[in-house]
Amino acid sequence: MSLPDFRQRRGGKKAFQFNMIVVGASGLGKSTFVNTLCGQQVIPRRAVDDPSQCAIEKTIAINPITVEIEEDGMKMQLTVVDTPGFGDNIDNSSNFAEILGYIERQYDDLLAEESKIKRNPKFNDNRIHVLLYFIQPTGHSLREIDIELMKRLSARVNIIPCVAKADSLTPKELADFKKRIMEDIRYYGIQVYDFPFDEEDEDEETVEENMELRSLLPFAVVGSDEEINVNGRLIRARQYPWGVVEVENLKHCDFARLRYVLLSSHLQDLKELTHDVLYEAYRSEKLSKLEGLAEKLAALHVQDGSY
Ligand SMILES: Nc1nc2c(ncn2[C@@H]2O[C@H](COP(=O)(O)OP(=O)(O)OP(=O)(O)O)[C@@H](O)[C@H]2O)c(=O)[nH]1
Repeated sequence: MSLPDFRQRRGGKKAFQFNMIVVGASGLGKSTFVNTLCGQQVIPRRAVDDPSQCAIEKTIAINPITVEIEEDGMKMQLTVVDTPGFGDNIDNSSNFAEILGYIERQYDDLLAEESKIKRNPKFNDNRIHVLLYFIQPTGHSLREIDIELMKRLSARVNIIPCVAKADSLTPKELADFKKRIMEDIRYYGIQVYDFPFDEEDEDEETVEENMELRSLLPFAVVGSDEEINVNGRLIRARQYPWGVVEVENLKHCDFARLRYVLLSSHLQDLKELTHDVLYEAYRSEKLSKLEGLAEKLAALHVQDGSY
């Protein structure tokens, strides 16, 4: 279901909300991507030009930003959580824990809200609907750190893998790199969002669209903060001495397809999977743990005769 269909069904009362997080090594263009996606400078540029700062260990600063954007003529509230600086430290375990902790905290908040006798009608559901995982355009294969992090996160969030700065690879290198990444993803059993569909229930068009999107994984992303004049038209692009890489040109990268997936075609599916599968699994894990604890406590009380 597309965004307008969905808005129509909801009566278009509340601004539609979508929450995403961008994760990946420092300098891969995450902030630039977010600015490109929102069509405005929502994340300011970080000053990293001082070489003396390079050796200083940076802690990850999780940074949620909410913007109102218009998609298909509809206003929507988009929250993007940027994770600047990830991968700068030799030991990334605290960074991993922080990202996972952030995602789980949003589940905990909703769980706490749901258990209240009187619920807050203004409660903000900040659960993350999709995580864009930025992969360094090495042209080789997935790094250990990517495998480990995606594996740990995939039980909690829909992951869409992306090749960052895709303009640094030739078309052949990019195609081979994409193939190797997907082989690694399958080999290591990493669950990514792969445009699931039920061939029996879906119409032919939906099946075809999902198969095509699946074949694009991981999405090749190019971002730019600049608009360049190309044949009299101002377009978001990156200017090089040999030519221009157009962000929205499907021959140059998959940005436009990814944008459509996130803000229109698959937004509802990502939200439903988050609620029905990922949150539900988290909720039952958490509640069974609490139940187990309560049973143990009760057994202890029986033993010492206090019951
Ligand atoms: N070639 C190329 N460069 C890019 C692209 N996107 C961003 N850059 C450049 O890469 C540098 C880092 O971009 P950022 O957006 O700050 O990267 P980041 O991942 O947010 O970095 P951290 O905040 O350190 O995590 C900037 O100089 C950008 O202009 C891209 O698609 N292709």
